Amino acid sequence: MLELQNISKTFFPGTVNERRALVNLSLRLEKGDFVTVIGSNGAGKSTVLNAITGRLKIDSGDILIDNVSVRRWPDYKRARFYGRVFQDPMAGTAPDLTIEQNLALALQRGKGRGLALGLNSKRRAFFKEELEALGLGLENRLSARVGLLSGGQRQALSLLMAGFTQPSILLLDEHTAALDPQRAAHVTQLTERIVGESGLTTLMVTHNMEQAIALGNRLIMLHEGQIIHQLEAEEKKKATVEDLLERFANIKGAVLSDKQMLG
Ligand SMILES: Nc1ncnc2c1ncn2[C@@H]1O[C@H](COP(=O)(O)OP(=O)(O)OP(=O)(O)O)[C@@H](O)[C@H]1O
Repeated sequence: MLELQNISKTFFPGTVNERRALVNLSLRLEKGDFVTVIGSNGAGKSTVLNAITGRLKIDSGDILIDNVSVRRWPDYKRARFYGRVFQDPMAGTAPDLTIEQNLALALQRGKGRGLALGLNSKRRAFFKEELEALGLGLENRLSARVGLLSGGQRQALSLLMAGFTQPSILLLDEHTAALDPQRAAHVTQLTERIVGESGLTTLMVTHNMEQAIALGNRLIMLHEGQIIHQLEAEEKKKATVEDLLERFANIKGAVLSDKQMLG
């Protein structure tokens, strides 16, 4: 469960560069909710994710994970509650470590143990099984350096790692945006499967409206740091890319990227 209670964040307050990135934003995700987040450039999407992880301190409001307020917790203390997959395939994995070392690290995450403790035959068998399910042949490359993998393979691995520890909340930060259409489609499918199988509570930022409609059970649209439109289960099922584009067209000052315009 994740709850954002009236969170606000202003950059450079009181200066000519003042920018209100989040304005009294409230959102509650029940266990198993999968919420897709869309919004124009500068709407506050990344700021929301950074506020949840503690990378950014909010000015006011509160953030609860599993009913515990984490607002005053430093980012390292929050790390065991969430998994995050970034847009940049290079960001979520360690390129100089092997596939199995990366997986072992993910498994140890938040437990304060060393890498050496992470590998034994039982674990290797588990890793192989998990990798096999990705359908990319990575189960035969356990000792390959992750830096040698393609962007799509790394994103699939990041996703697997993020879901490994059954985090209270999974944060997906435009995680398919840097991939070519075919790989993006594969990682989108994997997302659906991994989230679905584990029933992970998920918040996914995307610029792709088709993906925002296809995945998840709820959708929110952000603009100028506020939620300006929400679609719940049944409404979301009926929504179309055209509906969303029309909403954007009616927002004064909303700037959509080419990717968003193309769906
Ligand atoms: N570290 C920062 N310092 C100053 N201003 C910032 C900072 N981070 C974000 N902002 C501003 O806060 C607002 C929200 O930014 P944010 O990155 O959350 O938007 P976004 O919805 O993720 O946009 P995009 O789709 O372009 O990535 C923007 O006006 C942005 O310029």
